[in-house]
Amino acid sequence: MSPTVLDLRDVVFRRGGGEILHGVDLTVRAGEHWALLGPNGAGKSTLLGFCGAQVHPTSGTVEVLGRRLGRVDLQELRRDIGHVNPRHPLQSALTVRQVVLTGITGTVELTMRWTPSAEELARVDELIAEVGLEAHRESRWPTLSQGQRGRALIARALAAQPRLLLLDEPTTGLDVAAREQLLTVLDRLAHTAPEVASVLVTHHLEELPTTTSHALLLARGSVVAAGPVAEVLTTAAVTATFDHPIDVDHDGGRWRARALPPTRLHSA
Ligand SMILES: Nc1ncnc2c1ncn2[C@@H]1O[C@H](COP(=O)(O)OP(=O)(O)OP(=O)(O)O)[C@@H](O)[C@H]1O
Repeated sequence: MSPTVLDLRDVVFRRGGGEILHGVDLTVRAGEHWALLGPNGAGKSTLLGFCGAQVHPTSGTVEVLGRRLGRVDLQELRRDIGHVNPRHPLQSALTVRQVVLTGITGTVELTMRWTPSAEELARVDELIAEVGLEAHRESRWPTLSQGQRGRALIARALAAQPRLLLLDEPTTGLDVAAREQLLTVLDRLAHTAPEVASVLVTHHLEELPTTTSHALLLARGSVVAAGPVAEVLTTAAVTATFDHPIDVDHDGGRWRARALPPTRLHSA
């Protein structure tokens, strides 16, 4: 069996007088590609924060890459985790190549007095080609489209050769063509970096890469279903998660959700 990359047991998280997660279990192994799905406010981003060693649980245990939160230096752990955040807070007009290089230093801006090795530069250029941005290697961040930025951020997240890749709604704000290009990049990754595990947060089943192997449905801080994607993404489970009748289809590796008027669900 593949090594465990993430292991959350009975994770409870309280903030601001309320309980946000009510005892969540999640085990992710190398090479698995998980989707976290659920309505607004379900707790997806909070859960992703544990996967990324950003926060400690109120109770329960979180092991990331074999190391238990609370017993290790979080900063050190984060170096092995690639994080794709479409709201990347970059302030300066770096080139695509420079942005991808910041993945190696784990910073948002360029690091002073740091020169990449020839090997690092070659790896960065290879990643840029992998995400289809070869022609834009010297293009500056403000001139890039949202879709190009998304792909650059995937290359950046991979630059430090992580074992775990976290993607927080990576297709937000993309038009249909840019979304499809980004999903193709993620699908290819499953083949070019087969040992890397990933966890992707989304509200939309249509935004799942075909290589998604597992899914966790979260509603109001509790797990509705978790496991192999075809067992989890059923009409009944998705309907319960979103508290609305939703018909789920799977065709050619892609998922589709269609909201139904309440009376039509039973005849669908
Ligand atoms: N630090 C905090 N203090 C108080 N409440 C918080 C905190 N962080 C999150 N919450 C609340 O916890 C709930 C879950 O938030 P979270 O952002 O994890 O949900 P989500 O599923 O990612 O939502 P969305 O799909 O809207 O992004 C929300 O009701 C949110 O307001």
